[in-house]
Parts: sequence; C-alpha cells; structure tokens
Amino acid sequence: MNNANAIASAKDVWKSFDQGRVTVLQGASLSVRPGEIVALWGASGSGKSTLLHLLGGLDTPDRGELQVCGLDPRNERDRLILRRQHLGYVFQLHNLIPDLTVAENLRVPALAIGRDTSDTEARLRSLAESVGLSHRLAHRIQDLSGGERQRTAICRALMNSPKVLLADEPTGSLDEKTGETVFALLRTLAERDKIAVILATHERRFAEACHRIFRVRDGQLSPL
Ligand SMILES: Nc1ncnc2c1ncn2[C@@H]1O[C@H](COP(=O)(O)OP(=O)(O)OP(=O)(O)O)[C@@H](O)[C@H]1O
Repeated sequence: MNNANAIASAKDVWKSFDQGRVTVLQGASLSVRPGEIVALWGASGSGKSTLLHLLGGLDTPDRGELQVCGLDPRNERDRLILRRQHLGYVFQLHNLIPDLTVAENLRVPALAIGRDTSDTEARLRSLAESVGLSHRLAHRIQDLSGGERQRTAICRALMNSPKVLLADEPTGSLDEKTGETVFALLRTLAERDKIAVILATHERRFAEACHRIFRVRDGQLSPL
C-alpha cells in the first residue's frame, strides 16, 4: 500500500522491556487507511497492545518510525495534539468512571478540550443514539451491562471526532453475542465515519471480519 494514503503507520518499529531483556517488537510495520478496520491478530503476549501503545503515544519505541494523522507519537507536543483531537482509545476494561452517568462520562473528553456545551450535548446525544444508548444517558455506569459499558466507552472515544480509533481487545470482556454487536458497531463506525480502526484481538473470527489482518508473530507483522 502507498504510505502516502496512510492515516496511521509504523515502520520498522522495535520495542523491548526490562533493559532489553524482553524484546517484543522486532521491526514491526503497518499502514492503515481512513475508513478501514484492521486487525492486529496474534497470541497473548505477541505484542499487540505494545504496538497500540506506541501508536497512541502511551509509550515510545526503541527505534523505528511512527505516524498518526501526519503527527509523530514519539514527539511530546504531537502526542498531546493526537490524544486530544485525533485519537480515540477503547480498552478491554472500559476505564469509565463508575459513579458517573453515561452522559457525564461522555462529557469528560469534551471538557478536556474546552468544547462548547451545546455542541457537546448534541454530539453525545447523536453518538448515544447511534449505539442504541439514548435511554441510558442518565444511568450510572455501575448499573449498566458489560455491552452497554463497552458501547459507552466507544462513544467516549469518539466524542472528539477522532480520525483513528485504537481498540485493544474491546470485545474481550463480553459474551459472544454482545462481543459481536460491539465489533459490528466498530466496523460500521469505521465505514460510515471514515475512521481508521486498529483492533487488537486474539479471536480469529473478529480478525476475519476486519478489512485487513496483520498477524503479530515473532515481533513482526505480516499481512494475511
Ligand atoms: N511494561 C512492561 N514491562 C515488561 N514487559 C512488558 C511490559 N509491557 C509488556 N510487556 C511484555 O511484552 C509482551 C507483549 O505484551 P503485549 O501486552 O503487547 O501482548 P499482547 O499481544 O497485547 O497480549 P494480550 O493478548 O495477552 O493482551 C509480553 O510478554 C508482556 O509481558
């Protein structure tokens, strides 16, 4: 693929932990276009989360190049812009604030960038509607089902209209049917809103339902 069309890319990325004793990524490369959902598929411990963390600027590589929305996640200033405006994260454990309501959780990212209140309210209502959560906006997270929590987490990740969504085993804590619903939602959002979704999963069936699969093995990524 022509890297010029990539909204996110990694080139020959290396990452080790424990003063180099554990080498996880050994020349990993990928590129992702807007509107596609791409799977990082591999066994537990293969380095899927590590790569997502590097792309999201949550950690830095030992070497190699990274690009997300034309910015460099290795650079502190770019990282801040990426986190606030261009990137959304969805994790296996949703990381929502349990005592707050769905609507209150969704306001958090908008508050962080000082978004206008009426704009925020319109956005959260439209997102909640698109994932079937309109009737839950006033409910606290702790009173929701696992699937509803994960759908809330997806909405929260989308509040600031990111161009790239990093999803780390987002279906991992859900039962089979709910997992499928959440996955289908991510795929629809990618296609409808032209968001690039990078999905880490060890489940082959979800990987196969993505537009493209990168197998993560021996520290490298190979397209399947
Ligand atoms: N901060 C860290 N310090 C030391 N080792 C780490 C650290 N983060 C990750 N690792 C190790 O790197 C390897 C890859 O971890 P990573 O979480 O990226 O794998 P994964 O493919 O996402 O696995 P899973 O599917 O189980 O989440 C593992 O062996 C893990 O123990």
